[in-house]
Amino acid sequence: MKKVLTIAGSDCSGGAGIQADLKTMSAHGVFAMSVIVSVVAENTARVISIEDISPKVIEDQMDAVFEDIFPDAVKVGMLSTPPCMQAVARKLRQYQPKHLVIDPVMYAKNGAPLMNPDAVGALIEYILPLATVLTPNIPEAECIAKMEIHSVSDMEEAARRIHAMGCKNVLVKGGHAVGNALDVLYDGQSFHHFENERIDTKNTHGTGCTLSSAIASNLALGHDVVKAVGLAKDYVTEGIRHSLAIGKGCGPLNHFHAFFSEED
Ligand SMILES: Nc1ncnc2c1ncn2[C@@H]1O[C@H](COP(=O)(O)OP(=O)(O)O)[C@@H](O)[C@H]1O
Ligand SMILES: Cc1ncc(COP(=O)(O)OP(=O)(O)O)c(N)n1
Repeated sequence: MKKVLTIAGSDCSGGAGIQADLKTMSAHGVFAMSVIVSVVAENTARVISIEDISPKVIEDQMDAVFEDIFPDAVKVGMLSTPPCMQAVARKLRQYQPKHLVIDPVMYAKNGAPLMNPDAVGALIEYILPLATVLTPNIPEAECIAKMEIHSVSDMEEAARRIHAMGCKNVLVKGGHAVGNALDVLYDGQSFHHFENERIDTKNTHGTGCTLSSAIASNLALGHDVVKAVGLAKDYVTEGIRHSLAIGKGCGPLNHFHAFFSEED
């Protein structure tokens, strides 16, 4: 059995963060493990508070996982401050997992900040160069690449600039654009476009977490990056198609639509 680790924040309402990651990984048939970096009191409509786990306990959790069940792939999500980033980066450099998918989470869908705005420099310095695949959405890509994105060629230019900062592959996600849901992958040599229909729903809580966890799972299962992203994109599209209109805000994706729907 393949093993996949998520290092991220906890979303107590179950739609994003660690909880979305564990559901996604389980749905892919891999053994899912988690290192919690922050506890976020959030739901489908708002973020109430954030409390970071201490760097020591973040590192202890990583030691506990890596010394016992070495993961085949790792996904990194929300890292709110430079001390969290440095702790995670230190241990990733020590253990050198084969595949590392990094989602540079900055804001929740409702606009609440999940990363300290002053931490962008630390993200670029410590975290970004470790990535096998970095998965910014459009606002995150704009912030990291320091440019505005208004078109697919802007997404490509941002991917090029971010790639030059040291990650092996950059996937600029187009969920925040209009028209079809188009994501752009750049591997340093060529661009790959992944385009699926845009599903008309507000229930997209956890799309980014789900996509990055699905990519990590697919890499652990032995797929190459292009195949891993393509399969993950289709997984997210189906999760959105069957998403759950629960909660007062943006409802979550449905990872188990083969087994249950919101009527059950
Ligand atoms: N309404 C939608 N219909 C289909 N795909 C979507 C929709 N919204 C987002 N996606 C896809 O979900 C994935 C996550 O994208 P995005 O929403 O940009 O990330 P984030 O959740 O980090 O903001 C991407 O593959 C994107 O194309
Ligand atoms: C704890 C936690 N981590 C990440 C997110 C952001 O999730 P994401 O899938 O990028 O998008 P939204 O669901 O916020 O649109 C989060 N909300 N909480």
